[in-house]
Amino acid sequence: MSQSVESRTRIKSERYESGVIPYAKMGYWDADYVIKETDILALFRITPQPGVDPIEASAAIAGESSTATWTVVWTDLLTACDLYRAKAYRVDPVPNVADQYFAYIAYDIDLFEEGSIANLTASIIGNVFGFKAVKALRLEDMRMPVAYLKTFQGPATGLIVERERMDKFGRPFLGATVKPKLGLSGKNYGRVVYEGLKGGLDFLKDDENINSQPFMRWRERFLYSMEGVNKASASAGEIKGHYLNVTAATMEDMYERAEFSKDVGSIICMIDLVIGYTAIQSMAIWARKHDMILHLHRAGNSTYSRQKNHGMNFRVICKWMRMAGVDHIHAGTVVGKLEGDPLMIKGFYNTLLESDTDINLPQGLFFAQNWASLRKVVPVASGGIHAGQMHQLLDYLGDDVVLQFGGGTIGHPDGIQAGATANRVALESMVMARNEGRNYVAEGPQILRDAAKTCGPLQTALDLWKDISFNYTSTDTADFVETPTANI
Ligand SMILES: O=C(COP(=O)(O)O)[C@H](O)[C@H](O)COP(=O)(O)O
Ligand SMILES: [Mg+2]
Repeated sequence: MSQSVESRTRIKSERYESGVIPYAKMGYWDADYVIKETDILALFRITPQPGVDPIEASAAIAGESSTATWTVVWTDLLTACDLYRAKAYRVDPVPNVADQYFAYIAYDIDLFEEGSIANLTASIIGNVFGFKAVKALRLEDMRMPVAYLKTFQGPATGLIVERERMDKFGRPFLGATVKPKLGLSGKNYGRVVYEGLKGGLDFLKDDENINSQPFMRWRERFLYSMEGVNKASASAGEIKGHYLNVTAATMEDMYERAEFSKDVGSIICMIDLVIGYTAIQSMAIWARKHDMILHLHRAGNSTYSRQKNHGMNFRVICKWMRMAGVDHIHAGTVVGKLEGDPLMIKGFYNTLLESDTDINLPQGLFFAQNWASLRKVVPVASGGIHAGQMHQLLDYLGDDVVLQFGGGTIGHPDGIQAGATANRVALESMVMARNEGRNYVAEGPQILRDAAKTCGPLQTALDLWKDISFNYTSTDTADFVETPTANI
């Protein structure tokens, strides 16, 4: 006997009333939520539409980035939905800005597939950034639990092993990007590589947009670059390298190029961020398997990381890239031509290099993070830097960095070798002054002038670039001047 629709019974509670009910009421807001050690945490900067309650906006973000849709679905009852719902548990107004809020959201670890950045990002930055209820949204930071980190390989080589392989310690690595970025033939390209390395650099590198264009196919570049590397290494008695960019249209092409780079004796190859998270993870696994160092150029990142109210902070990319397994990543210079506030950059560097970081709000680190023994990624400082800034670079960025001067090497009036020598001498004299206990930041310009007395190329570099700097207001700056001592 069939029942009439009216007399059927079903589980009834306020939550399962059909229709549209607020996300906060659906269980995506829980002010009393107790964070589990295994939870993945995210901090979003939310700019709600006028009239939208910030708590509801935060709950909506939690909902849409985990299990919810816009209406109640009874099929929730077939799942462990109380566990799987992400919980917004805290909302704070952003200091000194009207209508922006920091929303903290916790996600159960079982919402994510092990070892997959693609799966993590499909939730965390999947649909939510297009939500009509928020005017703008920015992912500021994440806390990855140790249990989850253990499912990622991490850097293929890591800073410590890279230093051992290179046999270079106690100073930043020195590099340069071949310029012009596009147009050189293989033969001339190889000459630039040779000259730079011969002049004293550790690395030359391909630029982000050199792949396999009509004027120089990738094999020609690889062969001539390695000729330059081998000749310069043999004459210097030092290990040197050139980052061969294996970025290509397909994974098959990238593997082919990477294999060839290894076959011709390169110790390092390179990819661009634009190849995507899955391709990056594949290349990192390849690099570990073949004992190659893997350099990542963050090409494209500023399309989503630069504006303060929308997109995602670069520190989140740093976290994902450490998990994905690259060995190098461009992370800012402070003093150069591209975006970079000193405190923000310190936060990026610490994220890449430390085993454990505490909350540090002036550096934009909203969560304490234990890195579960994932190796250290070497930050790369590149973009509009020159020898005259060496004291500032050493002060802001420390030893564990690759300093890369493209224009600041190749643009030297006496030639590429002279440009490289100027940088090597500037660096070594600054490191020596620091190690002798001198106030090298204050005395920096004098230290460089003194070194230039016995190094013509450095004198020329100082005369040419003088105190060129790029003083523009940063778009991405900290909201806090200090970390409150109260529990956060
Ligand atoms: O080609 C260069 C630098 O050339 P140059 O040294 O001549 O300025 C790099 O692509 C940028 O540094 C990338 O920027 P970022 O490192 O910020 O991602
Ligand atoms: Mg470039």
